Amino acid sequence: MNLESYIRSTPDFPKPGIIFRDFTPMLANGPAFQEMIDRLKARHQDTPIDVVVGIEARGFILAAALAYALGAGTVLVRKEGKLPHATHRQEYLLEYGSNVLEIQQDAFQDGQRILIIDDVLATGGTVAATVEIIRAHFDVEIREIDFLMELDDLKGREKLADLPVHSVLHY
Ligand SMILES: O=P(O)(O)OC[C@H]1O[C@H](OP(=O)(O)OP(=O)(O)O)[C@H](O)[C@@H]1O
Ligand SMILES: Nc1ncnc2[nH]cnc12
Repeated sequence: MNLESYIRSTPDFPKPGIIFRDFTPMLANGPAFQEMIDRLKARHQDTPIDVVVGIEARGFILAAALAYALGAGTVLVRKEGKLPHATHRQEYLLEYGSNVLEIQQDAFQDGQRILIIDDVLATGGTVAATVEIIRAHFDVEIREIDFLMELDDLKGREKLADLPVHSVLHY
């Protein structure tokens, strides 16, 4: 299946100069969504994953589906002010702005093997902040970071130099 045909590219959204890579057509198509999750699942068949970490908001969709497929748990990394109970916070820069991420202080148990997932790797600011907040506060093993789409020209993976990174599609 050509998964790329289910990505819609919209120029000048949400700001002039940005080509927005939108995976909602893939989500709306059952076989395409299933194929995407199955391809990601296949990467982790032989390497046990305890928790899949999803980054708000689009990453949640992928994290929940993949975690279910792997029999793993899901942890949410959210934008500021959305998570109840005690949290850790981390500021970061976006391709089109800046923001704050939070994670709950009891999100993981020591030694858990985790996978981080998001829909798009652009500048890498969001995922680098996610790695930073996790490494600063938790004793877990980051097994891999997966993306549906990677915007190669922005070189976001250079911010993740010491970690295994995999993207299903490249632009
Ligand atoms: O690599 P970066 O330059 O950091 O950009 C990638 C991030 O940007 C988008 O999220 P956005 O903040 O737009 O939030 P959303 O998922 O809530 O729409 C995307 O889903 C990634 O999380
Ligand atoms: N070009 C882009 N398309 C979709 N999501 C993004 N997040 C950051 N850059 C993006």
